[in-house]
Amino acid sequence: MIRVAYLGPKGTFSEEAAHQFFSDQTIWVMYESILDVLEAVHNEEVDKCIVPIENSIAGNIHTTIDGLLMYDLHIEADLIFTVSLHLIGNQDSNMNTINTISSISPAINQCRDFIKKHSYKCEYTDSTSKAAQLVKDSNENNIAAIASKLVAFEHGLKILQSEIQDNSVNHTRFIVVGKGLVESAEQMKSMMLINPNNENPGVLSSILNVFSALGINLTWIESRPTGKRLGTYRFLIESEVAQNDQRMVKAIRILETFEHQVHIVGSYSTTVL
Ligand SMILES: O=C(O)C(=O)C[C@]1(C(=O)O)C=C[C@@H](O)C=C1
Repeated sequence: MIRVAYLGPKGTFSEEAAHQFFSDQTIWVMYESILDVLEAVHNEEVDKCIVPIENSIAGNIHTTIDGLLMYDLHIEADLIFTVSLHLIGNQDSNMNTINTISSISPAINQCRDFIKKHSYKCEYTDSTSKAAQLVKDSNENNIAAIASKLVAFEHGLKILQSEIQDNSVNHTRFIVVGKGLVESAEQMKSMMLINPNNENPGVLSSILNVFSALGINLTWIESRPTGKRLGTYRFLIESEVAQNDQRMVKAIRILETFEHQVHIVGSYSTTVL
């Protein structure tokens, strides 16, 4: 049986995604922060983990991206999960008693319009379910969590307002992460980490030109600071072409000829849950 880590406590969206993606024959291990989840794979406490990487409203989840790079881990799959966020309070609360909301930062960022409209004060937690637990433990009627319907039900909390995200269409992309690079025949995409060899004008455009010249469609790009000097970056680039595709092999060879460092962070295909 494989051991899979995800963000806890019980009732997170990560848990829902994990349970839908993996079979019942899995040993589940929960950790209290996204970074702890990734570290568990690095430390071999588990075989794989599942973590959110981007959301259609709030954008990229930098904790995940930085953890992925910090621990030199690899993406084995990605999955698209529909997220519905609700305002959840204690039984004696209502829309007039709430002045403070609590949740993990990506969930708060998905509900900016709603929060602004009500001038709520925000308190940050490490997960949506942790926020629901805090609301329950507080026993107060002025604080509500932004979390799932499932967690409201599990904690006996009340849904004060449903579907509070800024857009009714709301998707979070999760990645399945393991320690080593997995190669399989079904791979359709790949993620690369590129460290440019210089900071000359146009360096990113010259890297991107290699992909366009070879007809490789890119699906996602993120720049992260090198941490050494302001204004210096490394690029995470995802393409619609697998790592072992001849076009990709050629692209990497060309980039390395120009002394850019290319590291494959994963080769995988997408599942829509
Ligand atoms: O806190 C949770 O429930 C999570 O699984 C984390 C997370 C995230 O960080 O994006 C996952 C999906 C949703 O976008 C909101 C929260």
